[in-house]
Amino acid sequence: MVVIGREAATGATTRLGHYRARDGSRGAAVDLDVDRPHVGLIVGKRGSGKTYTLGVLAEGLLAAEGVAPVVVDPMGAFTPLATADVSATVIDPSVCAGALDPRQWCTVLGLDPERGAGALVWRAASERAALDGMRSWVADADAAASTVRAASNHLALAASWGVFEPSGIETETLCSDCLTVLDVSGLDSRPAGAVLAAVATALYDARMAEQTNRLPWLLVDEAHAFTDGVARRPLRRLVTRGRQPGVSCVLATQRPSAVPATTVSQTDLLVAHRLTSTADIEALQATQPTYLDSDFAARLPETSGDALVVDDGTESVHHVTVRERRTPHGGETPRASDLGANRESDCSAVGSEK
Ligand SMILES: Nc1ncnc2c1ncn2[C@@H]1O[C@H](COP(=O)(O)OP(=O)(O)OP(=O)(O)O)[C@@H](O)[C@H]1O
Repeated sequence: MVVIGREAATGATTRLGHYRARDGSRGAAVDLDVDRPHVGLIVGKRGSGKTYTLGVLAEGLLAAEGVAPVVVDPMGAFTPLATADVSATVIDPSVCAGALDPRQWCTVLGLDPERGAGALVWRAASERAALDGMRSWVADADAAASTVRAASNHLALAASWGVFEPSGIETETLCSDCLTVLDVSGLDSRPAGAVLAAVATALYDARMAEQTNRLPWLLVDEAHAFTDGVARRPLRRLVTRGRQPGVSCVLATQRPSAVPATTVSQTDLLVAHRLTSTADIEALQATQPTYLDSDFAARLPETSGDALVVDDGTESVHHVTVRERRTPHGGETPRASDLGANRESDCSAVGSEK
């Protein structure tokens, strides 16, 4: 058995899969280190197995001691875990308005903090920790009526997203030994980004303030959706500085070229499924030139579930077939033929009425 992600011989691991020989046959077992903090990036084109692999990792973290796994799930792919026989909680996330700083409030509302409504929202976020409080503060503010109206409208929009609650999700919940799935599938990109920003900040702060002994792992599916919004800075902080306080971050994306170069270069575990876009392959090669030479594209796998795993810790590259999930995978793409089966039974029911 080989353990990817560390040189040391001891510590918790989880099964990732098996080596894949050139003829496709199965080789020795491949495990991943889950004892130390990591920055991981799972890439691949649509349907190549990214979400599935993220699920395999989540299952492994569920079984590991001393970790607090949290998944941000924009596609609802992890919601079947709510009814699976595992210790997972799927929640509709809420965050406290004060979890975003004044700059993040302007970013999430698309406002310029330097002037007009943006400056007013900035001050409201500095003065009040709850959204209702911010709205009253703006309503009473000594500013031009048009500026107050514009700021009020933006805050009303934020209230309509339904994610800001006075208490918000507790750090204790996020840092429990259970897998916490934040189902943001029903949210637009801005409120989903606000949830991710708040959670990434809470996990980092919890470790910095020694509020938890567990090492959090934040797994983010469809991460390209979050790289230029309000979650950009908290994610960058986790990726660049999270390892020191013990916070791991694993991003899955079909568009590695949309992920900031700093994120790719900070990655110590790269799991590359099938990729065909030249821009995406070049983006990876540009940031990890040591391992991803000109043969990189040729070495990428062809089949869903197969991956090229690059381990920066041991400076090695591995051809792996990711193991099968033990819990249900909710990322299946629907097919018209699935509906066909239902239609046949509908039609026969109609036929029998004649
Ligand atoms: N390791 C694996 N073992 C068995 N089947 C797999 C594996 N990986 C992927 N699959 C199959 O491939 C399908 C697509 O995988 P997945 O949903 O993870 O793709 P994806 O890359 O996340 O796609 P998208 O970008 O559309 O979200 C899965 O529904 C599953 O049937």
